[in-house]
Amino acid sequence: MAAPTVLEIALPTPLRRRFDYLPPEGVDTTLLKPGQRVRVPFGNQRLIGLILRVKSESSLPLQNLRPAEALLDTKPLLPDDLWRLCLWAADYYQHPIGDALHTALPVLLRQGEPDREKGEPYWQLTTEGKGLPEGALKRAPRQAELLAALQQRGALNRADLAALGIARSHVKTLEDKGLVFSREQVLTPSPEPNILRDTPLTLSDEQAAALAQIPEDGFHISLLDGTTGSGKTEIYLQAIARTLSQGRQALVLVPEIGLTPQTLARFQRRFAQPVVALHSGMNDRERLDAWLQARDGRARIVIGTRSAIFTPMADLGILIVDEEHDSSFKQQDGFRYSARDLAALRAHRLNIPLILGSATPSLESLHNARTGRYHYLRLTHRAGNARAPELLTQDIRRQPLDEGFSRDTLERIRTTLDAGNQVLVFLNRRGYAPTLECPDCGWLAECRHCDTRLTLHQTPRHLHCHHCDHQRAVPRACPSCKSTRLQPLGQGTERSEEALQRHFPDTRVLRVDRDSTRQKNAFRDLVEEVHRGDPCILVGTQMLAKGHHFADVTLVVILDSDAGLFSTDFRGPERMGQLLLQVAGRAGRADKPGQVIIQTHHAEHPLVRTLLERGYHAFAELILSERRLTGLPPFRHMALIRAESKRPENAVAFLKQVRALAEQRHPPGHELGYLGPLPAMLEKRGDRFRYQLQVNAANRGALQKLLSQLAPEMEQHALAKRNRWSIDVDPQDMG
Ligand SMILES: Nc1ncnc2c1ncn2[C@@H]1O[C@H](COP(=O)(O)OP(=O)(O)OP(=O)(O)O)[C@@H](O)[C@H]1O
Ligand SMILES: [Zn+2]
Repeated sequence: MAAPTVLEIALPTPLRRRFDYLPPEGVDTTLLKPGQRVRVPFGNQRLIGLILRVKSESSLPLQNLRPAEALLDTKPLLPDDLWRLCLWAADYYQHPIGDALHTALPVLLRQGEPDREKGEPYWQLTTEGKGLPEGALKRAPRQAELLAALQQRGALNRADLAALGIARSHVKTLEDKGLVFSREQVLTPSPEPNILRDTPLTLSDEQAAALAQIPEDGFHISLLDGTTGSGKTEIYLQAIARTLSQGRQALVLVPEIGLTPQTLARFQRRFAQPVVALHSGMNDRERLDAWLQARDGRARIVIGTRSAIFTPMADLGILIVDEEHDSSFKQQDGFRYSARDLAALRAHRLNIPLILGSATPSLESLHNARTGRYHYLRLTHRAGNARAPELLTQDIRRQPLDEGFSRDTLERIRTTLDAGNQVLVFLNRRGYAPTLECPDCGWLAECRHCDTRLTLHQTPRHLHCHHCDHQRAVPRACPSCKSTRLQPLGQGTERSEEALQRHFPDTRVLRVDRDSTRQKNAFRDLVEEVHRGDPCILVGTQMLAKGHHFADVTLVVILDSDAGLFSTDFRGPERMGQLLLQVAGRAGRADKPGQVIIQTHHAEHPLVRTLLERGYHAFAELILSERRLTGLPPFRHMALIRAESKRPENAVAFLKQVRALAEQRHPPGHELGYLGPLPAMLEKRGDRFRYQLQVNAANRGALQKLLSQLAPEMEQHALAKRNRWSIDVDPQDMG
């Protein structure tokens, strides 16, 4: 008797398990391959899973296995390199394989849609329609017109109908009469012979030297460390042009809010070849179509945010990660992968170059450059005629502030506007004020469900928790002492907007934050208005910090630069420095010189002084030497095991047991160290108490080995059921 065929399947469940099924009935078992999707019964649901292995035995008795219901693909969905990258990543990030693979796939494929592009409908005549005598439908002139057009041209698509001025309702009538039918067809444009649409800029000596060091093929990672506005993007464009002319594709990753229509347009202007975007603003169908175009090789350049690292590419020849320091490249929940780090692995496996670009590289990448793992390329000057902006520190400890603005700051804003230029005011707090205060008894509006204050919003007026989304009405009187003098405490973007509008009533004040840009196209419209160049004041959060090239902004004001300096997250100061310089980098990017005012309460702080007086590299050195002394990344490797529960003792007890299990496996010492359980930075969030156990290791190997042993033990642990828990490898956010 022939050996049975058993399918080992990854299913989207939170369980760290693979599931055995029998092949679907009537399917030729020689057609079954890893990477194909199957639909299977699971309890009383139906799930879509991926075949991991086709094998001849199971640890369960065969009669207990259920057959899969259907095989959905004739070929594996992903190319082999990407399939293996996904498996590796699930392993490395200690995430259940089924859920990891699901995260990596476009939504429609997870739901079982065929991996085919949706075509455009084309209308044609049925046999009956063709058989109609001339002059038929005379009493319905529009229908007659449509009939004539179809008889003449054979088929019409939406654009043709629009050009003929024929409404869809007329088409529908003929369809209902059985005279016309539609069929979907994918248009494959013939390949474009030209690579370039627009001539490249002439590179500066520095740019040319950097580009020359990036090889055209072979594995190679460069850290392109170029000051803001130094023309990093121009180097990406020229490196991509070389790759395209070898007939290969390019994949560019950008931060979540960096994928603006301007960025996309810049690539489309330069290249005659198809450029597609992949980002969260697209609907599921658009995303799947772009994914398929990349896989089948028709898209030549793909630009996407984090999850685009999982885009299948027919023949990838170069990978680029722009603003590589940006924390949005690390997924913070579920499958906690780092797209930047996976890019390095993907480049290595495909034997292609990777460019990591930033004006403020992450300390990890700087460290890798210094130890020779990455090639270090520097751009120290701004491109074209632009010069580096002048930085002015303002010590605001003893100055009277008007709604957060010093008098000098307001004066400089006025002079800038009078000269016909634009101003950007940065404040990383949305809402009207960080909270509401009672001046009589000291009461503060706190969230009932979190260890945090409620933010006061004015449009519409309410109190809002930015951590759990809890919302409530603004009380008229203090709930504690009944005083009616409740007042906002501190500054948010809405309040700064109001203050600026009061000081500059004749100037457009544009607020840019998550609230003001919630509506589709709102952000695009705001950015377009700025590009028109009329004097205006932009006030907003970090949405303004990244990647924008506003030629007429000559003054940048950083209202409160100190957040992050005293954060309990060890990355706080690093992030503060990066954000500060990225925002500052928006000033004076074109022909007009720029100025940056940095209002600070801590002008004497060594980190602030180093950053402002000696620049990012000295600042990074200082932080790196602290990290070395305290044994933090990049000198040691880290994982966070988090647990949260409605009862704090559950989380603590679970993590204590996990630590005991870990110490049994590997006693604490130089190779592996343990810290905790400790309360998370925000100990209570959404009514859950959050704790964490930190594991740090001298090398990744030891950490991986330990975590692979611990994860299944944790899942089986009796206390696991009373907690939500997760493992975060190389955590970026310690909260
Ligand atoms: N060689 C060059 N000659 C003239 N202009 C250039 C050159 N390279 C770049 N530029 C121009 O300089 C401006 C800034 O360049 P670019 O956006 O590439 O910089 P960047 O380093 O990517 O900036 P950031 O990190 O701040 O986003 C752009 O307007 C670009 O067209
Ligand atoms: Zn809350």
